[in-house]
Amino acid sequence: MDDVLKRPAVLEGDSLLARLGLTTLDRPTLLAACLAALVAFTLLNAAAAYWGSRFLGGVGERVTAAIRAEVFTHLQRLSLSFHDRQRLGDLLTRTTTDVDYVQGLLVSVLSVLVPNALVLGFITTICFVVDPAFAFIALAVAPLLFATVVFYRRRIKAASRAARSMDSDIASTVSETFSSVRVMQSYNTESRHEAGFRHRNLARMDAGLRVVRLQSALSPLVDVIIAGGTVLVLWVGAQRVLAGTMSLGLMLVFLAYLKALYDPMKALAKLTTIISRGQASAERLSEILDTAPLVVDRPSARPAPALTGAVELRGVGFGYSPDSTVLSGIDLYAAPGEMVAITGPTGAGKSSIISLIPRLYDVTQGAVLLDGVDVRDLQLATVRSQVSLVLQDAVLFGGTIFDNIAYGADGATRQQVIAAARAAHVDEFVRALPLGYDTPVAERGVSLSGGQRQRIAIARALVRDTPIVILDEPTSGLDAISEQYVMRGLDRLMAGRTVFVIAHRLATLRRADRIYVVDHGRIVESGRHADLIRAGGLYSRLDYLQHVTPNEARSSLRVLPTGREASA
Ligand SMILES: Nc1ncnc2c1ncn2[C@@H]1O[C@H](COP(=O)(O)OP(=O)(O)OP(=O)(O)O)[C@@H](O)[C@H]1O
Repeated sequence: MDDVLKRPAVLEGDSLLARLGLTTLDRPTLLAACLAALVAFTLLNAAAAYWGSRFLGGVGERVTAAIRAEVFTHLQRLSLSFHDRQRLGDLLTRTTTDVDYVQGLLVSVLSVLVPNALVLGFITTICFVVDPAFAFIALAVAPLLFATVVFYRRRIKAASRAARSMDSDIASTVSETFSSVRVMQSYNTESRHEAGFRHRNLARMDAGLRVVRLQSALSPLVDVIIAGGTVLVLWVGAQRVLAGTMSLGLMLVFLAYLKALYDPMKALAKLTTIISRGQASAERLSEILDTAPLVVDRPSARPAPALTGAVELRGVGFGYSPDSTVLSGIDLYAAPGEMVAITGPTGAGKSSIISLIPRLYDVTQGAVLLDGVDVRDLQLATVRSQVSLVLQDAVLFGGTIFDNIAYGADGATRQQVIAAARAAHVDEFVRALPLGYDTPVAERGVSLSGGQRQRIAIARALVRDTPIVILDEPTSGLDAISEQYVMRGLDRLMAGRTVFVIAHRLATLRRADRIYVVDHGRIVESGRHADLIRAGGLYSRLDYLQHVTPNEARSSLRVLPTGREASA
């Protein structure tokens, strides 16, 4: 300004141009050089901005994909005891939107915070070099700005966390409602679900509004504080120009620097919302990543050999939480190839017992032994690959019928899958479908009947060809004809394997090599059907319930030692 525009030119000895050795240039050349430099810097800046944004955006996407994969993988590894306490919607929001917010945080840290912090440092240095006193005045607002940002950051983070947890609540409500849409519609309870949803939705809106209020207050507040700084600089600058202690050019340049100084400050202060929200989400993700799986391989665990199928529970105690006892003193044995039935009143602990065999949970006392070796001394994956589970309600996944049968057996050939399907009586109904085994199954298998789903589940277990098979009331929800088919499939599945079956049906119990009767988390009787009937204990009373009318059954419930409804 001073060197080009001021008349007469004042090319002072210590001016920037003098230091650069440019004092010999005439004014038009100097002007042209300055403008050329301006254009060159703008182009350089544009190129840097383009590559910077491409690079940082790419880094953001890659890091986010890595975080999402890490969270998903970790969630899969977490033990059932963790998942028992979780709501699906919460896990959904954490793996999707929370990861997105962390991406927002990362990208803004890289693309806004880092460059602006650098610019800020650079301009501050220049200001101090040009005029230290003036620089101090310009930075006078910085502490106030800092205090404001700190004040709001804490509040926005807390509010964002609350909003995120309500997002989880909403997602859980949606997933629970629509996974039970049949029950809801048939019980005509839509309005109840709607009211619950509306309540949560409003709570989420309130939490969101709180974030908006804080965010809305912060931005203008930052502008006002910064305007205060500008006023201060103008005031002092004008006084100094009038007093002749500062050139007008220097003051104008200082005002330009001031903009360059305040713009990054503004950008950083306004980043508070994105950073606070991202931090809240990052904390939610680290809660998952910091949770260690409870059921893990011991360092000394060795791969399980091919098991013969001898299973023993020796003095087993178990609870789902440290302060609960669900099973105690369980002693149970199955020789290779034996069929062992577990029966007893509802809530007695039958499902808990069988879940200990593939080590879905760890015992709290005693041990589960496979072929005489503590299951905790064997590598988890090698144990689970030798145990197949067929549950009461078959779970199917999105994919074709073929995929669903081959689900647990990596590398199963088409012939193996079809052979298993034949044995499990899946082939009969699959052949009638236009696409056969390539028929897509809707999510959770809703397009198939209960019996068909169960037969697919049996075929899935057959393909795995494991020495140990666990059946949790596999025919309980089926009609007589479906049950016949499923039973025939089960016969194939059980042949030559060690089978644990939770059963209440006489037909199954009669066939068992041994029946364990569980009550209140203890084994109260064991033996063959005929022996147990003869013994006249709980089993005989449970069995009796299967032959009486509902009224008689109801009155007999009162004489059950458990005092609870018998699952029969
Ligand atoms: N995941 C879990 N977390 C906490 N407690 C559980 C869990 N699963 C079962 N329980 C509790 O453990 C006890 C035994 O349950 P379990 O499911 O083993 O009984 P069950 O005999 O299989 O019952 P049912 O015949 O009704 O299926 C019950 O009191 C039950 O409330």
